Amino acid sequence: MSDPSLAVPDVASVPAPGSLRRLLRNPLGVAAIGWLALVLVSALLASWLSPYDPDEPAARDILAGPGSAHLLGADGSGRDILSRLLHASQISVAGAALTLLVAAVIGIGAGLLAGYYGGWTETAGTWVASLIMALPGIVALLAVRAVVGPSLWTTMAIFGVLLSPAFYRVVHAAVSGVRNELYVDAARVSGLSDPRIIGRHVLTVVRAPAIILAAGVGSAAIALQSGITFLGLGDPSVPTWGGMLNDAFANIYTAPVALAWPSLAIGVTCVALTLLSNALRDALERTAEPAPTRHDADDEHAAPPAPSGGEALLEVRDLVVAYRRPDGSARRVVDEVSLSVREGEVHGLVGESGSGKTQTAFSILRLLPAGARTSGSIVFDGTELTGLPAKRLTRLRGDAIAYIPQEPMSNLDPSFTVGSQLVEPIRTHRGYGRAQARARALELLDRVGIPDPERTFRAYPHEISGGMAQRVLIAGAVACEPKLLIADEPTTALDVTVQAEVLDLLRDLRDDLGMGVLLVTHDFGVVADLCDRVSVMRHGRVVETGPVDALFAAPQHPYTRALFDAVIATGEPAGSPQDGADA
Ligand SMILES: Nc1ncnc2c1ncn2[C@@H]1O[C@H](COP(=O)(O)OP(=O)(O)OP(=O)(O)O)[C@@H](O)[C@H]1O
Repeated sequence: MSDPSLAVPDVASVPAPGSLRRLLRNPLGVAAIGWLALVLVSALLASWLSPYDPDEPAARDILAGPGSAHLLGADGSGRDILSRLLHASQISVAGAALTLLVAAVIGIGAGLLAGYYGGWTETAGTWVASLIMALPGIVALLAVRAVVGPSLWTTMAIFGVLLSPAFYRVVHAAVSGVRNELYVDAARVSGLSDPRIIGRHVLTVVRAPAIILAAGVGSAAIALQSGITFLGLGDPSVPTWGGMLNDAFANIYTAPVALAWPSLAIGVTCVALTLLSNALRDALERTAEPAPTRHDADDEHAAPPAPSGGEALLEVRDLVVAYRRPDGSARRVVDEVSLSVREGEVHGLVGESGSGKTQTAFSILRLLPAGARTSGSIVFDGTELTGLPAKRLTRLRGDAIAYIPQEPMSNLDPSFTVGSQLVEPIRTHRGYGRAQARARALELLDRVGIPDPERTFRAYPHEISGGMAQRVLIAGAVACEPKLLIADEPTTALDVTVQAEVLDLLRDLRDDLGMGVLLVTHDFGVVADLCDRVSVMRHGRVVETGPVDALFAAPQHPYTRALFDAVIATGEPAGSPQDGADA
């Protein structure tokens, strides 16, 4: 296996070069950035920009109106409002940043873990989030203040904890929605580790909601901080926007203008944060392209599989897959299945819908859902796969075992171009440079019969047809020159002409690469066209197995005969050939 690799996406999501341009073309976005930049610069340069000491009172300037001496006027103690406003922005920015940081780290981290892994992490995460949300926030803050004193920083950090369930809920919901998506399964099959899948595929779906929420949390933090200091619960020795509002309220009838400055600072900053989040979302959601990835020798070079243990490439023995019923009893959906695939052989797994074909294939790939219980032996190329540590299996799946799924479109990540979904796995598994991997991806697209590889390379999944998407997945699957290809009804979603072309392609690739193929299908036409041997499944059991020619010439099992009769009668396999098929 000297050539580059693999099937399914491992692409980093960073804003494409066009994102910034799009953001800067949005007038509201630009206005929001302008204001927030002004607040930030004011905060950083407050000491240099302030014309007066913000805490220095001047008896002769008490409640002075805006003018040359004091640009925005002076407060009830004769302190310069502009200087206090500039210094107060330091506290507001730093306080909001602290709240945001605490809320995002806790909420996004916990949401990702709970959403991706489910199980007890999900139960614990959701329970804790509900508990925090049930706490009356302001009471909790006042209680903390009573214990730790009037520290604004502690208050903002606690506020971050209280707001973290907002991040948790959004992230958890988004991740739960995609954790069982086929493209995430496909990424698993391609050998990517969980952190990589979370980082490259799952994070993309939480990016936009997290950004929107971040701005909301930022606004809430500024509003809360202002509220606390307005009520006089902050540290009175530090100038804050809320504290200034409080001063101005005390003199609302004599100097009403003084109320305008802190109100504007608080209001405009909160609005700017919300506008910025919307503009960012619009800009980011449009495009995502692959980022340069780190060359990680441990991750990127799949370990060679164990030496061949004989003629059979894959030996499945007495495989059982069972699920627990609500009444506690177990239901076997795969029942003591044994089959083998030799090198260079296409082995068809045929049977009616629900007979256990996909469950058998998924057992080999170890992609069964959490509730599945399995037993039996699966030996691939001399290595027992059952009980193999996840890390070794991940490497094997990414290199020596490839998978072509049933629904091509659902297995391509809609956020990335076709090219990026081919290039990154090739780089990951073969350590190629960007240009070399790109060339290899184009060569593969050409090899699988894509008419204009350059155009398809740049296209997003929704811009290509189903047949082309299936070819792209085949290109990805064989990029690694796998020893075993598991194809789950690879032509079901395609029209008849394209089906024939894809079958031809699979045959050619099998001949070129000499790989063994386990082909899951319910279509005897496909079996006749492509397979060397076939196993017929029914109710989770293999009822008959043998060379295709012999089995077609003289089917032994009544169920196989009934299946043939159904095909001959209608040209298509009919419904269940149950009647009369029982042995
Ligand atoms: N998570 C699950 N929990 C319980 N039963 C399941 C689960 N997943 C699949 N099954 C059951 O396992 C049986 C076999 O399903 P499988 O998907 O392997 O069938 P199949 O032969 O591939 O069918 P098709 O051709 O329609 O894809 C079905 O009866 C299905 O209901």
